[in-house]
Amino acid sequence: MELGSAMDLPLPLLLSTVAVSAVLCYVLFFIAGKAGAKGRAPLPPGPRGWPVLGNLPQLGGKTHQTLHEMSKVYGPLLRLRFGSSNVVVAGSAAVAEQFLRVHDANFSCRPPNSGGEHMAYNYQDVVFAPYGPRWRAMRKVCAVNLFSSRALDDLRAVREREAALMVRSLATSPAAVALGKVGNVCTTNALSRAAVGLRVFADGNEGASDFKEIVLEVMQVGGVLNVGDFVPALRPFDPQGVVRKLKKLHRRFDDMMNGIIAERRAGVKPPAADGEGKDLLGLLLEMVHKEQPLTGGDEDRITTTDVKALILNLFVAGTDTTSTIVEWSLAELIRHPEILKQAQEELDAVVGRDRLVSESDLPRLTIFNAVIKETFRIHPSTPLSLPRMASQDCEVNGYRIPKGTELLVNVWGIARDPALWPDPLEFRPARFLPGGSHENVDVKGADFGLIPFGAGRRICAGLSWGLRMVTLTSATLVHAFDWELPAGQTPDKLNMDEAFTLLLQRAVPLMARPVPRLLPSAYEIA
Ligand code: HEM
Repeated sequence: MELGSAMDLPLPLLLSTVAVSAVLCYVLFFIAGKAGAKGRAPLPPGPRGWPVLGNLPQLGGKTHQTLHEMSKVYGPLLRLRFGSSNVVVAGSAAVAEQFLRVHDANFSCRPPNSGGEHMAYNYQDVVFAPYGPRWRAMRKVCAVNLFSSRALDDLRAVREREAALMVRSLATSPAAVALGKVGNVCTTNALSRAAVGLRVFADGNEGASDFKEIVLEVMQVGGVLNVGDFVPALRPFDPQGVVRKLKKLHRRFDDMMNGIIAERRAGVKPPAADGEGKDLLGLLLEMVHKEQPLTGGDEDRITTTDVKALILNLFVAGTDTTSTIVEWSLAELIRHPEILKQAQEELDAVVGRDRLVSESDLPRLTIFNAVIKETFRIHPSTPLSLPRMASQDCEVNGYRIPKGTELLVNVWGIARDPALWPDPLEFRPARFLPGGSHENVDVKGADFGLIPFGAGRRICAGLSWGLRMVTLTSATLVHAFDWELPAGQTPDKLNMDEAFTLLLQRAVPLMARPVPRLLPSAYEIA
């Protein structure tokens, strides 16, 4: 989770303090490289890096774009060096498939980093856990209680209610609203309601707002590429203060969770308990209480720390990833009024104008589902997915990939490959419609040209929730309202620049005024 944006480094200072190790490392790398090359497959090609820091200073603020440009020069399997770490970048669907299907088992661990160590309970969560029985068991706990079809259906009322509350709050808005924020309130509240029985953004819920602040800060710190993770000599100095911030954040999160758990154990009901079934935290604490084994062995029971690590994952991995797509989809539709009109006509035909969209409508929204796929293609929330690591030496496409090499998959670049996507920069949902060029292509990890949720064993654990939430929230906004841009802005000139931290967000938040378009009774929510 440490992949990110601009390196905020006092380079001259760093370079002078490590000058001696620089020379040493360079010589050692050179000798090792020469010795290793004899009789073995070559390493993949890539640009020459700096001594010690390797290619880190070349990444720039929008790493996904830089890597895409580098892939055009060096090919779809690109090698870089981040400090002392070997890194390979998959820049085409075919190469991504090699790593995430053919060699997936070998690339099913994540590289160690300070986020996993200091924030995620020393890799005890799902995102960072080493590939193995514990990771599998933790994923199963999430799947059974939150992401299976049955669990998803059980929690359908929670998501629909948040979408309805969003509509109600917008229906009387006289001014333009920040659509990213609106989508974020809806998606975060739905997830937090399901996970811990709290609506993070509810009025008078001071305790819960801590959650949101922590998630935001984790995203910010996670978006800083921590040089200490790649240059061991600098680790003790924590030159960017990343470890210090992570430790502080971790303490805040842990204290907050301890408080919530203590209340639960004392029999206090969660604030949002409303007869819609137990939240995930309640179910997990029951498992801890019953001393339920995690991996089958008696000695390995699910602990309170596992529970906290899991909840942390859901918030960090599942909130902003979802709402950024909602914001991008609305921006694309506002920019393309003719597609917006088709989508609204379809919504009117399927849903009518006297009620809001429900999840049972979603499978019948052919055009709208195509809009969402096209948004995931052009604006994937995690443009470089999450990093993986080679557990063993292997060979891919005739190149040697040494054990410990970090893998980045340029999901953003792959979905812009003109060989795969005609007019790749055009927002054209029709390519996914029946009879279109990509009619049968999906986002669920089988089509390597479009993998916004990743693929293989470590594919996004919350895919089913994320996809439903994105589609429901965006469809509800498009069905319930027309959207007017603030004075002076026109759809064709809408700023679509990207900002990259850990996620691919809009550089300029989307502002638009909601104009109700349904019968008045549709906005009256019980
Ligand atoms: C639009 C929404 C989302 C997108 C685009 C997204 C994307 C991703 C990606 C690219 C990965 C890495 C996959 C890989 O390594 O191949 C990932 C992992 C993960 N995601 Fe998501 N995600 C989304 C929503 C969610 C939600 C809603 C949750 C949970 C509530 C979630 C939980 C996770 C977890 C736990 C992992 C780690 C899986 C593992 O390492 O085994 N995500 N996600």
